[in-house]
Amino acid sequence: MDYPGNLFVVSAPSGAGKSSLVKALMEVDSHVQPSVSHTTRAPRGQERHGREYFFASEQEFDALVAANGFVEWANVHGRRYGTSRRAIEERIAQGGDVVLEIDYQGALQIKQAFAEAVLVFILPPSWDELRSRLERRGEDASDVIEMRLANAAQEMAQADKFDFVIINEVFERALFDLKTIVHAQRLKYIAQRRARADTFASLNIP
Ligand SMILES: Nc1nc2c(ncn2[C@@H]2O[C@H](COP(=O)(O)OP(=O)(O)O)[C@@H](O)[C@H]2O)c(=O)[nH]1
Ligand SMILES: Nc1ncnc2c1ncn2[C@@H]1O[C@H](COP(=O)(O)OP(=O)(O)O)[C@@H](O)[C@H]1O
Repeated sequence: MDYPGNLFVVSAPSGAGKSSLVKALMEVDSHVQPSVSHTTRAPRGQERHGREYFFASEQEFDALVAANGFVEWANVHGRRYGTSRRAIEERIAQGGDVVLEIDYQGALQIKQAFAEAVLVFILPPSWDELRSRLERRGEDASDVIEMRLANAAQEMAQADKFDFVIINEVFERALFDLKTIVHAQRLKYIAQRRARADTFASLNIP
């Protein structure tokens, strides 16, 4: 289906900086809204139910899967995460833009459901920097950090399936790249609509 709004998907290994980049994008671009996912993982210190995530029990998550409530869901780092179908379809049907911060498995499912979705993968500048960002963030226990680093290699191997790759070394530079991708997609969409309108006009349909 052809929606008037744009759908952007941002994926990255844990600690590469996707949440920081998406948050900064939304501060300067009020037309893009996030989708709040459901997860079975426990909340971190400052996280609030309904803001970063809807925190769900295994049973609540099962019920949403059974009700076809997710447009995609996946197991990530031993927990389940899913994107609500209704929330994103309503917004892009109304012409709004939505950004999803989800893992590569979810991103590839989204591309199947929404062929026009723009997939962006964020890479850290190095392994050492990825580790030190996870440690500096100070939100995860050391065994959780080790598991996330162990999963990072497999996740990064998926980057070539994405439309764009951004290396998040200097934050402002990476943010500029992300803003440019969003802007270019909007221009592309406008150009496509105009081309379609011109085609219809040239057919001289009364
Ligand atoms: N497939 C899928 N992945 C998600 C969703 N929400 C979050 N994730 C991914 O789950 C992973 C873990 O997220 P989180 O626990 O918040 O840790 P963080 O990436 O270190 O901030 C990340 O790769 C997220 O992008 C979702 O709705 N669907
Ligand atoms: N370009 C950058 N340079 C240095 N630190 C960064 C950069 N981008 C993000 N960070 C920091 O790295 C940590 C992980 O970033 P975060 O956005 O939480 O990553 P993710 O959402 O991908 O797990 C945070 O403490 C964040 O402030």
